[in-house]
Amino acid sequence: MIDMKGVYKTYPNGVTALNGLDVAINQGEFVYIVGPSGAGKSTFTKLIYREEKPTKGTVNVVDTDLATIKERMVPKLRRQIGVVYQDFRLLPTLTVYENVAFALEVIEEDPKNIRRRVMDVLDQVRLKNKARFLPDELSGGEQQRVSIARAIVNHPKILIADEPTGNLDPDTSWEIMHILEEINELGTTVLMATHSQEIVNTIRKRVIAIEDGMVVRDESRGEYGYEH
Ligand SMILES: Nc1ncnc2c1ncn2[C@@H]1O[C@H](COP(=O)(O)OP(=O)(O)OP(=O)(O)O)[C@@H](O)[C@H]1O
Repeated sequence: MIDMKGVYKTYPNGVTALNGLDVAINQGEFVYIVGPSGAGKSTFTKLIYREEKPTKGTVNVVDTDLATIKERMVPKLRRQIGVVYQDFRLLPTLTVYENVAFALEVIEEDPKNIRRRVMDVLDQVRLKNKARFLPDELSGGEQQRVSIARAIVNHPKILIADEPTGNLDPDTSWEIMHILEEINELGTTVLMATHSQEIVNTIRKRVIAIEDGMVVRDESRGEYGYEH
C-alpha cells in the first residue's frame, strides 16, 4: 500500500529531512510514526500524498509510482488519501455540514448523494446533531471530529493524521483515538504521527520511529520509547 525505498528529501534551503528512509506499510494497518521534533515525520507523510517530492528514492502509494506520476493524476491519488492536521484546518465561514460536503463537491460527487454521505459520516463521528454549527461554536475535540469526517467522507484507502491530538486535552484525545480505531477497523490504513507517549503505550499498534530522516525502530506492538 505504501512502499518507500532509499528515500532522501533535501529542501531547497539545504535541510535534509529524509536520509535514506525505507518503509513498507500494508493495507489495513494502524501505524504510529514517532520520533524527536524535526526528525522527518511530517516530511514522510507529505511524500505519501505528494505534497512534497523525494530528492532521491522510490515512493509507491496505492500501486502508483510517485516518481513518474503525471501531474494530472495527482488529484486521483489524493482522493484515496484523507489527511487530518493538528490544527483542524476547517473553513471558518462554513457550517459543519458544509465543511464536509465541500470535500465531495470539489471531486464533483453527484449532488443526489452528497446529503446522505455527509450525514452518514457525521453520524460516524457522532456529530449529526451539530451539522448546522460553525467551527468556532464547537469544542476542539468536536472540530477535530469534523476534520476527520471531512477526511473520510470520500472513503479513502489511507488516513494520515499528523498529531491529531496535539491541541486536545486527554479525555478528548481518547475520543479521537477511538474514532480513528473504528475507521481502521472498517479497513482504512491509518498513519498517525504523534508525540503522545500515553496514547502509543496504551493503544498498542505498530510503531515506526524516525530519527535524522531514517527509520531507527519498527515494532509491531511497540512502545513510544522517548522521555516525554
Ligand atoms: N518546507 C520546508 N522547507 C525547508 N525545511 C523544511 C521544510 N519542512 C520541514 N523542513 C525541515 O526538515 C526537517 C524535518 O522536518 P519535519 O517537519 O518533517 O519533522 P517532524 O519530525 O515532523 O517534526 P515535528 O515533530 O516537530 O513536527 C526539519 O529540520 C525542518 O526544519
